[in-house]
Amino acid sequence: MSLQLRVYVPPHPLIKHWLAVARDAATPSVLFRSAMTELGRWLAYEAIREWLPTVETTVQTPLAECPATFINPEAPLVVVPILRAGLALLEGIQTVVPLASVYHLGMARNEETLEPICYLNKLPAQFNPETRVIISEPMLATGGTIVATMQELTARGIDPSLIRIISVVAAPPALKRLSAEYPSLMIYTATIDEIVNEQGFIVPGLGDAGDRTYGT
Ligand SMILES: O=P(O)(O)OC[C@H]1O[C@H](OP(=O)(O)OP(=O)(O)O)[C@H](O)[C@@H]1O
Ligand SMILES: O=c1cc[nH]c(=O)[nH]1
Ligand SMILES: [Mg+2]
Repeated sequence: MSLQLRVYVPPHPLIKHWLAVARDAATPSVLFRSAMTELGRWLAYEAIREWLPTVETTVQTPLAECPATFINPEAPLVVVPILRAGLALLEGIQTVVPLASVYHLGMARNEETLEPICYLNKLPAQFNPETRVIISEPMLATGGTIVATMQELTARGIDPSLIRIISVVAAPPALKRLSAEYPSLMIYTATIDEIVNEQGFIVPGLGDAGDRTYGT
């Protein structure tokens, strides 16, 4: 059976609401950050459904013993935020997976060539191959940044089928590249927008997510 990239756009009113706030050019940075935090929270909530390993046990209630399911604290789980914009989703993601380790990756696109340059890499030399990874990357535009990130992770022993990407706006060029190179991936995004313009911006998109987060 051949693998097919799976892209989920959860039909949730909170995700639609916070996407609308983030898209609005009149939204100031302070509210934009809140919108991104909320999007991180609700998209992470959707992304871990039937994915986080659990353990079955029992607990004693005040009245009786009963079956109980806990998140397995032994199962390795990490979040990789792509700086800068990925940091904006991180706080919300961490409310859902508070025990996950966080490994930062700093990537910036060259404004002319749109090629990403990695200026910070806090990844360990090697991961446990069973590690589940949530990548926090709000904008999937040309796909250069996310493909470079996937190369860094797989070179360190991560299985692509154990990665879930949390995005806000995903565009066809990035989805096509991921589909060709990493078809076992799963992406959770607030929307898919059709156009990437000549400057590498998604249209209608939400502008430069890093600049809007930090007011630069
Ligand atoms: O799919 P791509 O074409 O690679 O574009 C996506 C990347 O572009 C932006 O980063 P940017 O270079 O603006 O850095 P920033 O997050 O620091 O603003 C965005 O935050 C993504 O990381
Ligand atoms: O529209 C876009 C494309 C890439 N990065 C952004 O921040 N915005
Ligand atoms: Mg930017």
